[in-house]
Amino acid sequence: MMRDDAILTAAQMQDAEQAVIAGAVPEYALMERAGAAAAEIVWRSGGKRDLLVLCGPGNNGGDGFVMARLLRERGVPVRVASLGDSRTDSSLKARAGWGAPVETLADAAPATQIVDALFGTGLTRGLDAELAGRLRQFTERASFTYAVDLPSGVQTDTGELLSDVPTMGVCIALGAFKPGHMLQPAAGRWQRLVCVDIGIDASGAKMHRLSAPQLHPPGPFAHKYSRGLVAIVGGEMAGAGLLASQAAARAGAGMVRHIVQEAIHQGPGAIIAQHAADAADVAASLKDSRIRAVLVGPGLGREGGASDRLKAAMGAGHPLVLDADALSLLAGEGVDAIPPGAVLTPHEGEFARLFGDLPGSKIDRALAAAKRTRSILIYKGSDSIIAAPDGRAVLSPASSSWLSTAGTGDVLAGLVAGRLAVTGDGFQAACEALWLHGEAARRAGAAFIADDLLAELPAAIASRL
Ligand SMILES: NC(=O)C1=CN([C@@H]2O[C@H](COP(=O)(O)OP(=O)(O)OC[C@H]3O[C@@H](n4cnc5c(N)ncnc54)[C@H](OP(=O)(O)O)[C@@H]3O)[C@@H](O)[C@H]2O)[C@@H](O)CC1
Ligand SMILES: Nc1ncnc2c1ncn2[C@@H]1O[C@H](COP(=O)(O)OP(=O)(O)O)[C@@H](O)[C@H]1O
Ligand SMILES: [K+]
Repeated sequence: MMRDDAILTAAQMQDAEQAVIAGAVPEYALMERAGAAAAEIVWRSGGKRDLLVLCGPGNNGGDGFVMARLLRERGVPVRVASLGDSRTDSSLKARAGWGAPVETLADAAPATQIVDALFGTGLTRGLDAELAGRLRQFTERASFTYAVDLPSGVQTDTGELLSDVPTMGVCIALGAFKPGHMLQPAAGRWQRLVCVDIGIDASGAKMHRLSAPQLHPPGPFAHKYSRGLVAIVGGEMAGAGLLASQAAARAGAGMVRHIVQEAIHQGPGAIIAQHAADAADVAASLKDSRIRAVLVGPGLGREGGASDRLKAAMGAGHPLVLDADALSLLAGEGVDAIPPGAVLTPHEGEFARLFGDLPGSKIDRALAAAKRTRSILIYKGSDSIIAAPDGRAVLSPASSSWLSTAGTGDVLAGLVAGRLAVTGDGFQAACEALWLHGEAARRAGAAFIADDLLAELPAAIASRL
């Protein structure tokens, strides 16, 4: 039933819940499942350490009451503090099942373990300052902290923090991940994120968490052209193009041609440097039907003949990846100039220059931009999103913050081009590339530079064969 990488909005979650209820599972049975699954995680982490469950007025609080009852049955010394009356039928039932005294949040003493079951997907506004302060006090004094579904204060669909949200130990997503589990600034307000099965059917979800890809080695009859020829159209700054070229080659492409403006050969011998002094030369270089992907942007520059080189690249009719300076140049021309079917890899600034101030969450913005341009987008950042014009979205959980260094975007663009040449599918290529990028960063550890990612790529790929 459960796809363990599905992401549902609050409204989609409610629909999924209604579908289960229509299938003759009462709402309260779902709450029992949620409470039991969350209690299991607390039990495994904290055992019999004393526990205080903070319960809100809705069904998130109801989950908390179920947890409290079940953990008490296992011998955990449990207390419950609530915000006041329970307001839903199911949470009233869960409270009755607890059947023991309930303290007020103001009076409750701290505990070694704290469960935040104040608000989940029903949060409509930030917690008032007193309540948020009390929650922070409890969590700071506890050694084990758990958020049920979402930390209270996190907006489910956007990842905004509507009030102060302390960092929790474990965030226990119920039934499916929510956008707020992946988007900044919420993502990272916990040390560990888990999703528990409560019998919700999320198989129709259009949003998923980025997962490790299944990759394949070249077949026995593979040769350099069958594995994919990538052309990288560079310009003023050869370094960025070289990073991208090496990433494309190490992503599994059979051959990479770096089309350079200056006739100086730089970089490893495996990368074929091809001199193209002007746009006509670029166009001539790209007249090769064996080319499976063209990347333009890294190191292109924006002055001189950059715009013409970009046009030559876009006009060649090959599958395209557009990054960096290509995106900035296109922002000047208007997004209609972008050939449909390209893969675009904008960071926040490039996105804003291209698409302006779009409304909604980062997911909404990514999907609107993908639809508008009929392209695949990797909208980068610490919460990168891949969006397709048909409404599919893949969200990357927070990756290494050491990626915030010059040149890592060039490596990503090269990876996309490489995987595009191998797979022929822009969306798949984007997913594989983004995962490999994050995995290479994880392997590179701390304080790496973009070049270091290249050395980690073979091992990252080997781990998925
Ligand atoms: N869907 C599923 O499949 C399942 C869902 N389950 C669980 O249900 C949760 C959703 O429950 P829910 O809809 O009852 O909302 P919930 O998060 O408890 O809060 C709503 C209450 O809080 C109030 N309120 C809101 N903000 C406030 C604030 N800042 N300060 C003060 N009050 C505030 C709001 O009142 P109002 O806005 O009307 O004032 C309302 O009374 C979900 O996260 C999961 O844990 C599982 O049990 C099983 C399966
Ligand atoms: N704080 C961060 N945490 C995780 N990933 C990050 C962070 N900052 C940047 N990144 C990633 O690093 C890359 C930076 O790309 P970009 O901004 O284009 O840099 P450059 O143009 O210098 O190569 C992107 O893939 C982005 O998602
Ligand atoms: K919560």
